[in-house]
Amino acid sequence: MKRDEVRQVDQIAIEEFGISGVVLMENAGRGATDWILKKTSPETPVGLLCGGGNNGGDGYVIARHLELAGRAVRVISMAELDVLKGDAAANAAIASKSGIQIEVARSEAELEDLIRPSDCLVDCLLGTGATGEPRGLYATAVQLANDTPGYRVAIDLPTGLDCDSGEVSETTFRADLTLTFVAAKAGFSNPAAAGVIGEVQVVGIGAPKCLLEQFGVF
Ligand SMILES: NC(=O)C1=CN([C@@H]2O[C@H](COP(=O)(O)OP(=O)(O)OC[C@H]3O[C@@H](n4cnc5c(N)ncnc54)[C@H](OP(=O)(O)O)[C@@H]3O)[C@@H](O)[C@H]2O)[C@@H](O)CC1
Ligand SMILES: [K+]
Repeated sequence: MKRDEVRQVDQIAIEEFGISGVVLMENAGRGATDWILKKTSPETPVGLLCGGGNNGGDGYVIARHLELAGRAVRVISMAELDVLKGDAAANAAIASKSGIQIEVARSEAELEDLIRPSDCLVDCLLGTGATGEPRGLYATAVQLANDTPGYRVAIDLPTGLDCDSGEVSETTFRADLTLTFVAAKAGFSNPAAAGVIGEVQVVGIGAPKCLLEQFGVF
């Protein structure tokens, strides 16, 4: 599925069917959590790298559900929480009020301290809203994450991978597992993507069957 199509599914589900974005994000994050729990041992602490958009918003949902399942979690955010918008802001606020550990990385040195000691890292940096190669701290976060020996999970798609073409930029998160929403992204079938997507599992977000059929998903 192409970037514009999957974004249309979200938009139509929200605007025409009246499913609120925060519900779709909850379904996305909860479904992704189930896979993370399935694929990692119960003792594994999880670090969530959260960007400033809705891909980051998924991370705050995942952090909450992992904590409920008994996991040690911490969020490493690329953005101050007060600049987040919409559904991402709502879920970051819930996580913050819940006492989930959230650390904002403001420099490369801070990122290095925060990312190094991680057994499992989840890439919620950039999703279908990414434009071009990861920039600034996002690029540093990807590089540091790729240098850690832990298990790496990408949410929706690995940061740095072009959703439509499957072109891999120089700085691309190398996932062991990609949990992608609604349907596999078009770019995943490019052989170049094989080295960064790892195992792919599709996670539903609760968009209605008749809507998915319009996009050839069902
Ligand atoms: N309800 C829904 O819609 C649902 C959405 N869902 C989730 O939302 C995701 C899409 O979210 P999204 O549209 O907010 O975009 P997203 O990928 O988070 O990035 C935007 C941010 O990144 C930044 N930025 C961009 N490029 C950059 C770069 N190269 N390097 C660095 N920064 C860059 C840009 O900042 P700017 O540059 O504009 O200041 C902006 O802050 C989707 O993949 C899925 O995971 C699910 O929960 C299901 C329900
Ligand atoms: K991602």
